[in-house]
Amino acid sequence: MTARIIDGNALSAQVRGEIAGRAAALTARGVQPCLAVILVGGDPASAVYVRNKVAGCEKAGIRSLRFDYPESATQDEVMARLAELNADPAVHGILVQLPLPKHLDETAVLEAIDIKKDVDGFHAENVGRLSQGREAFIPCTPHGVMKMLESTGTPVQGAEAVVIGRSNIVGKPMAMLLTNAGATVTVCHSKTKDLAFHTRRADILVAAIGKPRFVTGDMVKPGATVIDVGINRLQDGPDAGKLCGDVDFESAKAVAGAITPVPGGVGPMTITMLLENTVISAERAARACGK
Ligand SMILES: Nc1nc2c(c(=O)[nH]1)N[C@@H](CN(C=O)c1ccc(C(=O)N[C@@H](CCC(=O)O)C(=O)O)cc1)CN2
Repeated sequence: MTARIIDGNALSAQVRGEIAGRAAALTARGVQPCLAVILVGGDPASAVYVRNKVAGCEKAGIRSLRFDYPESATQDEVMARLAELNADPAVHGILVQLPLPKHLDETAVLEAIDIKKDVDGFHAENVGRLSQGREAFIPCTPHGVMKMLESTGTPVQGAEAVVIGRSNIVGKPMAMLLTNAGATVTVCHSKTKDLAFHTRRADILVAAIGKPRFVTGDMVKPGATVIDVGINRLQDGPDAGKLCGDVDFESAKAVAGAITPVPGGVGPMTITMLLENTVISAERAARACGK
């Protein structure tokens, strides 16, 4: 068997077309969706992601505001900017690119974002609402994964789903979304004993551990849908400098029913769902002011 490749770029292009239509309709009613992006420090990968977010906004007809701070930025400076953006009715979405420099209090920064503008869905109140299955901003990467599962027709209800990784950004919200959708979910992590025992039972396997090519074909159930959230740059060997995921694509592809590549899989969907969350926030704001 060789797996169907789930093309994140193609799905993104389709969904971004729909988002652009909704943004245009809002703009015609006098409410142009607007996303504010805060980047602190000089992490090269973060700079690429922020650039792609801003470019994605522009293409979709979403206004963007970008605030770059040096590595030495203080907590007070970032908090003051967030207060200003929270109070600005023309701003519908606010995000702080992660990771932040170590001297900043990430939790305090994320909690300072108005939950109505928290398009990353990282505020504790949005996390709590998601865990209760209530309306909430859904973190972009796991939301993108759910869209990818839907696009492939992968049945989620009643499926055995295994999530490897328990981060606040991906693993935990991913497990909540799959649970809310009716899957039986197992969350595995660095302390899990006999990881392969769990992964081999998974109809849906989501890898988000940050270890290059960690999940190999012998750990995959035949016919499973494998979603690779990892983005690792290989340091040495013949592929040095190349990007790869947490899944060993070649061996897993031979066993899985469907699989996401890296690059071109989940990554593009992360930015797409951010654009969608921004438009959702603007739609809510427009409704609230009768437009
Ligand atoms: N505030 C946030 N910070 C971070 C998030 C997030 O959702 N919100 N997620 C990640 C980084 N991230 C978005 O910010 C992100 C990662 C990867 C991609 C992507 O499109 N990857 C491409 C490859 C890009 C490359 O060449 O390096 C792919 O997989 O095809 C988009 C967004 C951590 N921080």
